[in-house]
Amino acid sequence: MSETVTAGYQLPRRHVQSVTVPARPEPISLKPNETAVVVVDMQNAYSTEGGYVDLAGFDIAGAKGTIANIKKTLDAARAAGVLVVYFQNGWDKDYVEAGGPGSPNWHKSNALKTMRARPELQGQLLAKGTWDYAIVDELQPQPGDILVPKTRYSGFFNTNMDSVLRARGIRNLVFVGIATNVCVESSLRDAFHLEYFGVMLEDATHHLGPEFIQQATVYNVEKFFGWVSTVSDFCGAISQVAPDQA
Ligand SMILES: NC(=O)N/C=C\C(=O)O
Repeated sequence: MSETVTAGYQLPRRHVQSVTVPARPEPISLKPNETAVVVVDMQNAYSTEGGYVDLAGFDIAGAKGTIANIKKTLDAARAAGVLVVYFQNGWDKDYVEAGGPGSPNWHKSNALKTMRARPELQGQLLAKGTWDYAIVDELQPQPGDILVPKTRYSGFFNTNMDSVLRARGIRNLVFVGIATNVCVESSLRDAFHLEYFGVMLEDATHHLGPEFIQQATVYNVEKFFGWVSTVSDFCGAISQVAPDQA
């Protein structure tokens, strides 16, 4: 029989009840006021036809379902008073932040490679101010949410993410978004190394590449870096928060 893990330490704040989220490898107990949902890169680039990953040849057929599941997650989280943080991936319009040939990013970024192969797309992919960079219409940030721009796969690298979370006493991060195997996994791994408790909602994430790569990340998270749960289990648990605690 598995035991429940109680995440976080007691901050000197008003008492807030914990909720227990069914998860693998064991249920995890979270205090809503010490928890944030992290929405990873839900931009047109990663989930809309005509966006960067579609143009680069990845299958994004599953992204519509992912958007719907993230919406459910965010509605439940906001109703329970859980902080919502968005990552937004990309660079300035001249791609200075992307790095030049001296940066591995210049060589590995499929957005940059796609634009080099198709110069007519130059300036359109993942550049700030473009449609591609924008958060999808269905998941527009709401008042009180926090938006953290980032220029590399991990949302903790060269961003204010850690400070934003520590200032609010956040200890637990519930990850949703695209792509499971790239920016979600990179950020969740960094969260682990920074002593956050990371939970990934597997049906609110979508991978780039073959199906086995989704399962590889699920395995990694469950076995090494955190906990894996589902949208209905998370929403069911978080909706137990008493109205006066939200
Ligand atoms: N958001 C992501 O997981 N991004 C993956 C690849 C890229 O940004 O090129």
